[in-house]
Amino acid sequence: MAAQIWGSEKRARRRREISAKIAQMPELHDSKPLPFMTREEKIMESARKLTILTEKMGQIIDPTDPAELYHLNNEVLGLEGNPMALHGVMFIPALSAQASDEQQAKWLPRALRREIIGTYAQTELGHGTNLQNLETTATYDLATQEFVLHTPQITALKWWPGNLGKSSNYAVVVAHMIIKAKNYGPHPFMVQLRDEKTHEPLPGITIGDIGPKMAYNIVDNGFLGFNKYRIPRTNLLMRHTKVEADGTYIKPPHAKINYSAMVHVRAYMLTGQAIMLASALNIATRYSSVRRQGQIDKSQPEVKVLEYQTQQHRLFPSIARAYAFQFAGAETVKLYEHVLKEMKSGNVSLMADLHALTSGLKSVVTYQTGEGIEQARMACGGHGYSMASYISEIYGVAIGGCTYEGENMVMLLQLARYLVKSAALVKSGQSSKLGPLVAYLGVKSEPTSLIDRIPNSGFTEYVKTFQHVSKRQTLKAADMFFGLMEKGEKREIAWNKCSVELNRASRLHTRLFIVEAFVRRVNEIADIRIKEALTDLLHLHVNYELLDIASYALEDGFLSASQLDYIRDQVYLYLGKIRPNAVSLLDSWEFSDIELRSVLGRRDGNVYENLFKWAKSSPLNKTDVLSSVTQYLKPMMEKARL
Ligand SMILES: CCCCCCCC/C=C\CCCCC/C=C/C(=O)SCCNC(=O)CCNC(=O)[C@H](O)C(C)(C)COP(=O)(O)OP(=O)(O)OC[C@H]1O[C@@H](n2cnc3c(N)ncnc32)[C@H](O)[C@@H]1OP(=O)(O)O
Ligand SMILES: Cc1cc2nc3c(=O)[nH]c(=O)nc-3n(C[C@H](O)[C@H](O)[C@H](O)COP(=O)(O)OP(=O)(O)OC[C@H]3O[C@@H](n4cnc5c(N)ncnc54)[C@H](O)[C@@H]3O)c2cc1C
Repeated sequence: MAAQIWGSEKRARRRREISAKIAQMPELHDSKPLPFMTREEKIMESARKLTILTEKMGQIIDPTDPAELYHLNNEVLGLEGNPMALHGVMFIPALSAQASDEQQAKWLPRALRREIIGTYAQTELGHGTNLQNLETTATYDLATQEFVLHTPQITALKWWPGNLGKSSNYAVVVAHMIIKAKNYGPHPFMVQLRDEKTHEPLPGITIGDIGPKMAYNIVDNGFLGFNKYRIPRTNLLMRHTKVEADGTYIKPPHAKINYSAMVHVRAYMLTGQAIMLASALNIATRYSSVRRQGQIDKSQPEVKVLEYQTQQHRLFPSIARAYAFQFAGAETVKLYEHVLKEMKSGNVSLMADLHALTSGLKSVVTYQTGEGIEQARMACGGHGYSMASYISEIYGVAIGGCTYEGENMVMLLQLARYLVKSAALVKSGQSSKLGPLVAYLGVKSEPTSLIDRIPNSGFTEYVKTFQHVSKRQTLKAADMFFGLMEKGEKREIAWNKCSVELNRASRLHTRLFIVEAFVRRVNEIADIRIKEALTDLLHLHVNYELLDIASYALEDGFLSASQLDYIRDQVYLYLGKIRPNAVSLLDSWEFSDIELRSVLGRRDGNVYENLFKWAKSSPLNKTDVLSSVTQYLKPMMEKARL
C-alpha cells in the first residue's frame, strides 16, 4: 500500500531508509517538544537542524530528488516551516521557470548551494488577489540601464512573503514594470535585499517580520519596502519577457506566463495537503483504537471509540479523501511537469487547462482537508484540543492553503471562467473543441442515474452521475450569466451576480476530477489485496461524496429518493467494511513518530503514560509555585483574608 501511496516500491523503500537514518541521528531530532518552545526558540532550533542537514543531506538522501527532499523536510524540520521554506518551494522554481539560461547560470547554482537564501515577494499590504493593482513599481531608467524599485505608500509594502522578514537575503520581487511612462503590468525581478556578509538590510530597503500567525510560526513571513532602490536591467527575469537597453519591451508568449511559480505551488501543494490530512487521521484513528469509552452492548466491557459508527463516519470518509487527494495530486504534478517543459520550449497552449485544473483542485482540496483535520481533532475528544495531539498545528498549517496561492473563492472563479467558456462551446454546437478535462460537458447524459440498477457496473454509473450534476450546474450557471448579459447587465456585474452558482459548478467539476483520478488509480492496481482494500475505500468515497452533493442530482430527478437510500446504505456498509483496515490504511503512509510529533498518535499506542510525561515536562511545571502566584495571586488572597 505504501508503494501505491508514494508512487512506487522504490519510493516507499527510500522513505523507510531515510526515516531509519534520521532515527539514528539525534542531532536532527527536536531537542524538546515544539509546543513548549517560544517562537524565537523554534526558529533557532529549526535553523540549527537546517544547517546540520545542509552538511549531512548527501548522507541521507539524494538531494536532487524533490520527493526525498520533501520527506527529509517533513521528518526533520516539520510542517511549522523553516527559515528556507520559500527558498525551495517558490524562489528556486521561479528562477527555474522565469530566468533566462544566462541568469540561471548566474543565480541558480548559488541558490542550490545555499550561498544565498531567497523568497517570492508578491503580495502587498493592500493587495494580494488583484495583481493588476499591486503598487510596487519598477521604473526603467534609460540613462543608467537600471530599474528603480519603489514603494509609493504604506499599502504598497510587500506583506506576507515567507522567510522575507529575517532569513532571506534575496527575493524574486513582483512589481509593475514602467518603461517610458508606460505600465507593462506585474513582472518578476531578482532583488538583493541584504548584505551578503553582514546580513544587514541594504540602503533603500525596509524589512521585517509581520508577527505571529495562527500557525506556521517558524516561518518569518515578512514586510518589505523600497525607497528608490536600484537594480540592474538584467535583474528582470528574462526567460519569456525581455527589456533591451534602449527600453524596447519584448512581450512573453502568454500574458500570464510569469505566474508559473504560483501554479507550481498549486500543483505540488495537493499531495502536501493529503499528507497533512492523513497525518491528522493517523493520530485520531490510532488514538480511537486505544481510547475506550462507554459500551455499545451494556453486558460487554467499554469499547474502543472507533467502534462507534459516528466515529467511523467522522473519520473514514476523510481517509478516502486523503487517498483521493494523493492520487489526484500525483496526476496533477505529472501534468504540471509536462506543461512546464512545453512552456520552456515556447508551447503555451496547455497553460489555461493547467491553470483551471490547479485553481479548482487547490480550493477543494484545501477546504476539505481543513474539514477532515478538524473532525480528526474533535474525534480525539478533550485530548485532541491539547497541543499534545499536535492536530491543531497540522490544522493551522493546512488551512493556510485555503488562502495562500490564491484565495479559494477567487481560484474557484478562475476555474469558472474556463467552465463558462466551455459551456459556450457546448451551446454553440462546438463540443468537439472541448479539452479532455471538460469533454463530458458535450456528452448527452441519460435521463436518470442507473446507480443501483446495473449490477457489477463498477464505478461507471457513479462517474456518470458526477458528470451529470457537474454538467448541469455548469450549464445552469452559464445560462444565468449569459441571461443577465442579454438583459443588458455589464459583463463584470453579471459575473458577480452569478458567482455563487459559478463556484458551485467549479466545486462539482473538481470533485468529479478527484473521483475520476481515484477510479483511474484503482483500475491500474494489479495486487489483488491492495486493490480490494482500495476498492472498499473508493466505494465509501463515491457514495459519501454523492450523498454530500445529492441535492444537485435530486432537484432534476436524476437520482430518486430510493436511490438516495441505497447510497446511504452503501456508506454504512463500507464504514463497517473499512473498520478492520482503518488503522492499517493510515499506518501505510508510514509516518514516523518523529514526523508526526504527536503524543496521542504514537505508533506504540502508549497514550496515557506519555501524556502524563508530556504534561510533566511543561515549562510551567519546572517550579511548584509560579512567580505569577507569588507576585499577584498570593497577595490578593492574603489581602482578601485580612
Ligand atoms: C516534492 C515537492 C513538494 C512541494 C510541496 C509544497 C507544499 C507546500 C506547502 C507549504 C508551503 C507553504 C508556502 C506558501 C507560499 C505561499 C505563497 C504565495 O501565496 S505567493 C502569492 C500568491 N498569490 C496569488 O495566488 C494571487 C492570486 N491572484 C491571481 O492569481 C491573479 O490575480 C488572478 C486572480 C488569477 C487574476 O489575474 P489577473 O488580474 O492578471 O487576471 P486578468 O487580467 O483578469 O486575466 C485573467 C485571465 O488570465 C488567466 N490566468 C490567470 N492566471 C493564469 C495562469 N497562472 N495561467 C494561465 N492563465 C492564467 C485566466 O484564466 C483568465 O483567462 P481568460 O478567462 O480571460 O481567458
Ligand atoms: C501562510 C501564508 C503564506 C503566504 N506566503 C506568501 C508568500 O510567500 N509570498 C507572497 O507573495 N504572498 C504570500 N501570502 C499571501 C497570500 O498569497 C495572499 O494572502 C492570498 O493570495 C490572498 O490574498 P489577499 O490576502 O489579498 O486576500 P483578499 O483578496 O483581500 O481576500 C479577502 C476576501 O475577499 C474575497 N475576494 C477578493 N477578491 C475577490 C474577487 N475578485 N472575487 C470574489 N471575492 C474576492 C476573497 O474571497 C476573501 O473572502 C501568504 C499568505 C499566507 C496566509
